[in-house]
Amino acid sequence: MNPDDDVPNHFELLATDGAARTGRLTTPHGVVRTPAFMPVGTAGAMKGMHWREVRDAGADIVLGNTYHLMLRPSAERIAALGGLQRFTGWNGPMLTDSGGFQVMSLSDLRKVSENAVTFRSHIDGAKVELSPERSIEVQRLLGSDIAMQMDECVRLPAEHADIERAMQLSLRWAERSKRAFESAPAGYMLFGIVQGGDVPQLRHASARGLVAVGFHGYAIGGLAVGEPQAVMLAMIDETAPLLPRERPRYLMGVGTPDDILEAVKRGIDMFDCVMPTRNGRHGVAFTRFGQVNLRNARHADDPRPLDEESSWPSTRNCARAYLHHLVKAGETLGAMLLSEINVAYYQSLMRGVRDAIAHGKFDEFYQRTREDWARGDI
Ligand SMILES: NCc1cc(CSc2ccccc2)c2nc(N)[nH]c(=O)c2c1
Repeated sequence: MNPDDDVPNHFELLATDGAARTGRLTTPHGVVRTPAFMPVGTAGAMKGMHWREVRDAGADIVLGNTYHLMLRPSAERIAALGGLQRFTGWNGPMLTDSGGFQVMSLSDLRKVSENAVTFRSHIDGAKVELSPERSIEVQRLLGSDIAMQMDECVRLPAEHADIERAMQLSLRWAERSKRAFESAPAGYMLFGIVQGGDVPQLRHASARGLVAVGFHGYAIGGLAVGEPQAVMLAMIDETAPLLPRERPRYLMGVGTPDDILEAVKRGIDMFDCVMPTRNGRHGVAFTRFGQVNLRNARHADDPRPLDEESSWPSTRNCARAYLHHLVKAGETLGAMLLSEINVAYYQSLMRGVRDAIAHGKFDEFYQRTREDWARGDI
C-alpha cells in the first residue's frame, strides 16, 4: 500500500486537455477552483486592497506568511483571536508557507542546522528558532487550510553538492513536518515541497521521496529563484509526471502571466506571486495586451481606459491620464487602483484558462492570449 493512498484526497479533477487540468480543491473554508492564482497577503493584509475587492476579483484563496505572522502579532495571539480568517476578515481558504524560505530571504544571522533554522527577527532582532515542528505548530495556530512542509530552498545558480544537501535535508524535514501535522482535524491539508534545483536527478529523487511519505498535495519549490524561464520549465517537465495525477500541484512563487500559462500547459494547478500588487504599487499594470507602465509620459493625455472590454470596472473606466497622474503624484489611490486592476487581470486569466481546459480549447486559448500579449499595448 502506497502511503500516498492513506492520505485523504480533497482534490477533484474535472477535466484535462493535454497535460493541463482543471479541478476543485475542497478546504474547511471553501472550494478553490483550479488552475488557481493565490494573491499573497503576507502579513495578514492584501497590500492596497480590501478583502471585498480580492473576493470580487475572483480569488478563492489567499496566502499568509508564517514568518511574518509568527513574529508579529504572533501565532498564539492570532489563535486566541479565532484564527487567521476571523482575525483578518477574509472568510475563505488560506494557504500559509512554512517560513523557512522567508527566513533565508528576509532575516540576518540565520543558520541552518539539521534540527531547525535559527535567525534574528527583522523586526526586533530577537533570536528565533524555526524547526519543522514549530512551523507546523504555527500554521495550525493560524488555522490555515493548507500548510506547507518546512524546506530549504537554494538560490540558483548553485553547486550540485549544495543543491543535493538542501534537497536531502528538505526530505528529512518533510517526514518531520508530516508527523507534526498528524493531529490536524480532518479537511486540513499539508503539502510536500519538491526541491532539487536545476538538476533533473535530484528533482526525481525529491519527488519520489515525497510521494513515498504521502501528502495531500505537492508543491514544486526552488524555482523562480534566479534561473532562466527555460530552466524552470524544464524542471517542471522533469517533476510533474512523477507527482500523483489525482492530487494538486502548486508551483511556488510563480509568476508572470506567461510563466503561469506555460506551467498550466505542463500540469500545474496552483500559483502565487507578489507581482500583481508589487507591480501595481510601482505603477505597472498587467493587461490583456501585456504590461503597461503608467509612469510613462505617453499616457499623460490619454483619456482611454486600460481595456474597455474588461469585466473589471477600474480597468474599463479609469483613464490612463488619471492613473498616470496618480502614479506621478505618488497618490495612494494610484497604488490601490493598480493593485486591484492587476489582481483582477490575473483572476481573469485563470478564469479563461479553467474555461478553456473544461472545453478542450486550451491550445487555442494559449495561442490567442500570447498573440494579444505580443501585440502589446497600443
Ligand atoms: N521564489 C520561489 C519560491 C517562493 C516561495 C514562497 S511561496 C509563498 C509566499 C508567501 C506565502 C505563501 C507561500 C517558496 N517557499 C518555500 N517554502 N519553498 C520554496 O522553494 C519557495 C520558492
